Amino acid sequence: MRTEVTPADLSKSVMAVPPLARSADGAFDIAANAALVHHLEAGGVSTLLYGGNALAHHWPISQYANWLDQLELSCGSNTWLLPSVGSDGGRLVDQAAQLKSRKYPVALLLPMIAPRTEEGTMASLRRFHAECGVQLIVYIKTDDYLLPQSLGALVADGVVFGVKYAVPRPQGGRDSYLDAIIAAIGAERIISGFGEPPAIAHMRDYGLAGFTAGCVCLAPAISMAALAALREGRVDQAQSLIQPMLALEAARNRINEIRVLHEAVSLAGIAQMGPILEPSSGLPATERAEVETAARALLAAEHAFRAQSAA
Ligand SMILES: N[C@@H](CC=O)C(=O)O
Repeated sequence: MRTEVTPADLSKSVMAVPPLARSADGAFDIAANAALVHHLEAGGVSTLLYGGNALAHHWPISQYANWLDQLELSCGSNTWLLPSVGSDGGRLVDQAAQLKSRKYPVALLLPMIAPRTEEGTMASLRRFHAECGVQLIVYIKTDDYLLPQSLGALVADGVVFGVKYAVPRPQGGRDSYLDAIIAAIGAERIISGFGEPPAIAHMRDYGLAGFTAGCVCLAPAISMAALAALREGRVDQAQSLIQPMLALEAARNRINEIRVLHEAVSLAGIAQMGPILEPSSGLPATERAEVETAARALLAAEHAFRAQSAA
């Protein structure tokens, strides 16, 4: 696992957001998590974020550090592994104590929804960083979540590393909140935060550094090629590359993006993810059939893409 990173690393790989595999009894499944990590690394992905798709909000604090340590053992030495922290202030305090003796350079701050103030949030993030030395990527999913000038101050002080930006907007208009954050911290510290399709406009129109995604877990080589195309301004090629993802993305958008991804990785045969963490729950059989078709088609497209790239 990499222990030193710079903002330039945000654009070097898609930031994959994998589900977490557990065995039938709920224990961390070492082999299945490793199989998914190896599938991602074989497709060229070198940044892994255990966040929303792993339901990191619900990881027991008693298991938190142990599960991260096991994931670290599955990763190659060149892989940047990011844990998530929060989303409430109490978890931040407990996780700082657990991360203090470990070597993660950066963690994702899950969106805070519990009662808070701007001033109190800044104090809490500063305290977290002072306690464990880990920088934060702030996950912004709602408008005006933190003031751009607050983010600017936290970046200047080394507390915040960057932003994962995922505020949904109608197509066509300009996003003034995103523009203000770019003015405060620079586009090179911001990644698009909700999958491959929205990343196209975020990278083309705002110059964001890269993106996080879930479908990359099935099709890492395709997703990495889309990132490379976007970085080089080949937007039409990126659009065309992600076509095989759209059926699975549609199922994710219609049913639930986290639950569908969790089952899709199993149903495609990449690795058995086992029971999803409560209080989430698995898909009914009726929905599983649609997800299986889309997942298998996407994995087949990934294999065809890798074969074609190697030829
Ligand atoms: N939610 C997005 C990106 C992850 O953060 C996805 O799963 O595609």
